[in-house]
Amino acid sequence: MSALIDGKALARSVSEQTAETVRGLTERLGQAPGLAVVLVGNDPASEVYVGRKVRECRKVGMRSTEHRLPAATDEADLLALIEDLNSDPTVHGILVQLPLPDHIDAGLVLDAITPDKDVDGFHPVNVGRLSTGTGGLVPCTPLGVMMLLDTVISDYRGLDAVVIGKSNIVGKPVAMLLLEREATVTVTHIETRGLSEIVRKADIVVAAAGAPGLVKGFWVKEGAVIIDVGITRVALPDGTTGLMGDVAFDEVQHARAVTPVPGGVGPMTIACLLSNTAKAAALSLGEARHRLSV
Ligand SMILES: Nc1nc2c(c(=O)[nH]1)N[C@@H](CN(C=O)c1ccc(C(=O)N[C@@H](CCC(=O)O)C(=O)O)cc1)CN2
Repeated sequence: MSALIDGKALARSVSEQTAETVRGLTERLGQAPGLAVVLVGNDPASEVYVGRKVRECRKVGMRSTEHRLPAATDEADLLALIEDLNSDPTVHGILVQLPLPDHIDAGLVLDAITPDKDVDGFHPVNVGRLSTGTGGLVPCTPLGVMMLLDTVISDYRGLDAVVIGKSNIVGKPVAMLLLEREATVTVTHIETRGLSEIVRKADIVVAAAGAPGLVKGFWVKEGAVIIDVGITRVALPDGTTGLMGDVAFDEVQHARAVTPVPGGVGPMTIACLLSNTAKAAALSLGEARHRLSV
């Protein structure tokens, strides 16, 4: 019987630590750390996530400002808002909720955020820092994945890890973080030939393909640790809908430990956003960047 890695409980404990850090930062800054959250359009899931981010910010004693823009917003207007937020000393972190509407070039917008305020860790400067192991702000979901893994693994050296999914937001940064811990990492994706055999050799499986139920029980080695990043809403046989991960959860009881969906990686994404905002506030005080590494 595999152990359940409880993302909700870990997220609560990370947020408690952040609240403590925020108390110290508030004294040193003369104001509470501030996060600006930008939402363009009215994607229902994004609205829920943004609402939760703002609420959680307040719970740990941080300020947050919401910038809700209509779906038809011009790219130039969005870029102008980012410029204003970049130069606002009361804003320590900037987050643009993804996905953006199709007419806006997301890359251009993310590149416009000052790297030290980029609490999502998506700016190329932060991507470069992550891949060179030189500190900086690390994307929230990958950071959460590593914290979940750290609850069951203390030494990654000699372990084989497979990452399924090659996105800039999850797959690639998770691979970098695992490499940093000296795991041997194979990055795969939905088109990888012989995917099941590759997964079967792994001690650590991070499934981030967005393909519900992709990873079957027979793909998983006895004693492997599985982190399921996929969160897809699917139709259920009774006519309702539910959330499903990339892993066929009921088939992996022979794993050593596994994260549930929901209640695994999702809550960690928001907890790590709060922790990144506190780190960005520390950067604004001149704290050394290398001290931010995971
Ligand atoms: N700018 C960003 N945009 C997006 C990110 C991101 O990290 N930065 N990630 C995702 C969405 N996301 C946060 O923004 C997110 C997704 C899921 C969860 C979560 O807690 N999920 C719950 C289930 C939620 C439900 O009941 O519907 C869980 O897994 O338990 C939090 C945040 C895309 N956009």
